[in-house]
Amino acid sequence: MTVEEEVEKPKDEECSAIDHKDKFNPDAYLESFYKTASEDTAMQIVLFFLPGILYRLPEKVHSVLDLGAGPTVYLPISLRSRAQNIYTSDYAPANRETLVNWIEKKSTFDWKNVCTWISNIEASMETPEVMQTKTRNLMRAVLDVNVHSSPVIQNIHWKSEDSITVPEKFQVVSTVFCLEYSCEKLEDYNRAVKNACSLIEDGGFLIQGGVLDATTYNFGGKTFRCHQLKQQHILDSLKTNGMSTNTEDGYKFITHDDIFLLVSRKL
Ligand SMILES: C[S@@+](CC[C@H](N)C(=O)[O-])C[C@H]1O[C@@H](n2cnc3c(N)ncnc32)[C@H](O)[C@@H]1O
Repeated sequence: MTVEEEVEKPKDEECSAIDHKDKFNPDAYLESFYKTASEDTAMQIVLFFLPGILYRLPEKVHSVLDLGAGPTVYLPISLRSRAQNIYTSDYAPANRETLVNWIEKKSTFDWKNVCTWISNIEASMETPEVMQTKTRNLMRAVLDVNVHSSPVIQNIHWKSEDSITVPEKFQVVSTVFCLEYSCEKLEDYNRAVKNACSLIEDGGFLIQGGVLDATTYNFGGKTFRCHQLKQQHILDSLKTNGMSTNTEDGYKFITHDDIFLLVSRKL
């Protein structure tokens, strides 16, 4: 072993779920998980299974909210051919700023690799440039949200035009790696699901993705604690909130390597 190898790596800073607000570094997150879609397994699984979940939505969806999008735009991009109006959101001011920068074409992160991965899975011929332009044209607002508050929407951070009004409910709410990461206890997870479901119109849809059984995740020198999610927690919380959990009612659950994606309908 060389002297360099003996030097211990500095320990990650331990952060609680609530620290997402001020300690989340959007650049470090994107570099760690989205630089190339093939680098991160969780991301690869989500992008691979996403089209199989999204095709269960109506061909045209009038409004979509990506809840807790972080600094990411892969969900709006994946929904560009169905959605007519897209709203995105996050709890951390730095993430909301990163989302606005992408909408305004000032992004420092290049989404090309992720777009190429999405278009390969969709078997579409659109270039990353066209995919992003189409999506940008559908973006209506970036919202300040907290899934532990009621109402969830705290503020409008950015909107495409002054005349835009933000709906109280959406036909589709998507939320990936957010609800179980926003808290550390089951009761708090249940509250987050309740609040997320309150944003869905009757007959509308929840697209939920996440990770089972994790207690932390880390990037950029920080480890964030999270709720250790079990499949039963997901089912119980959907049922409690009047969401479908049967195939006949439009429920589909896909899981691989503890990563899951689901679509559920508000009954
Ligand atoms: C692991 S990131 C997921 C980002 C993105 N959805 C993705 O798929 O990569 C977790 C996100 O949850 C957000 N979050 C944490 N607490 C939240 C809360 N109370 N309300 C809404 N979002 C929250 C964080 O700011 C962060 O952007």
